Amino acid sequence: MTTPEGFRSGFVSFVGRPNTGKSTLTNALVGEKIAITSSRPQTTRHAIRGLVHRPDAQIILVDTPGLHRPRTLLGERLNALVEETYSDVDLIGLCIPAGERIGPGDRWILEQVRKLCPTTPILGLVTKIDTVFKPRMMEQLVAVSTLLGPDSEVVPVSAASGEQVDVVADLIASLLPEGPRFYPDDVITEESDESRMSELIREAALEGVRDELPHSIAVSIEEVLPHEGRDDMVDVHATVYVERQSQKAIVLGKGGSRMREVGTQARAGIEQLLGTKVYLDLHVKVLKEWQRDPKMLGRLGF
Ligand SMILES: Nc1nc2c(ncn2[C@@H]2O[C@H](COP(=O)(O)OP(=O)(O)OP(=O)(O)O)[C@@H](O)[C@H]2O)c(=O)[nH]1
Repeated sequence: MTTPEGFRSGFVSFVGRPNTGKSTLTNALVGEKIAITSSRPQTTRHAIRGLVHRPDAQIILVDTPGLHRPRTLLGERLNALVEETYSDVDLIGLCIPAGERIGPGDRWILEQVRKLCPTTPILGLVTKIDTVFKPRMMEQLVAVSTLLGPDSEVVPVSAASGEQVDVVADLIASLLPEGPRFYPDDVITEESDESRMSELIREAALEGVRDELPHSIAVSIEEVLPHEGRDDMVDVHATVYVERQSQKAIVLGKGGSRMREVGTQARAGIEQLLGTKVYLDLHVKVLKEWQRDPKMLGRLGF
């Protein structure tokens, strides 16, 4: 396919404090579920790319983990990944929810971004506008403009209701440099099926877990095999790793009831992803301190 005159393309990364709606906005822009979202903060781990194909532009979204001070080896690796990601993006979208005051966390992130990529333009995104009334939204638009400086672009959006998502896409496209189509237009993500499957399982396993840290759960896909005697079905064998026996009990639920729900939810997503019926076989294993073990981190793909 030839690239029309004036076509724009480039890499875009959303940054912001945990839970500010970065993944949800990525999904809304791409229109298919790719990045993991959950009501728990800091669940995004991979630099997942979603693609937005337009007649005039191609937007490549790099969904980075939030910047945070490293506390474990996993934290350090995440930060290294973040730095790498930032160094070659064309636009940064700073996400700040409409209903939350701008605080030291937001300023710290902005400072890091300006240090890591001083010349990259920053677009202010006031997210979750469905949660506030108009006057509060206006107030936040002004506050984010003030934070970013006089020439900055700031736009309000709700990924949940879809309001303004197309405006965000237009604005992002206009801010990208002229460039080629990097990907054919039927591609929506670069992630392998396997890592998308483990994200779906992890997301389901995290849902409703109240007190445990999300970083304590990791999922490994052991095997994907054709189902014996049926050619419209595959068997997916996966292991959910937790760090402590107490976490295992929480993930399993009473008599394994929670795990069955996790399985049902994850299976639906995997069936949609693979376009076939799926038999999902899930096991939960305790692996002490996996976050601090380099060999284990390697095995789980970090
Ligand atoms: N009401 C409302 N909720 C939203 C919106 N966007 C995201 N959320 C919710 O906010 C929570 C966090 O959203 P995520 O997209 O996972 O946030 P994130 O910034 O990617 O979070 P991390 O992965 O922790 O960095 C989830 O419960 C979302 O459902 C929105 O536009 N409106």
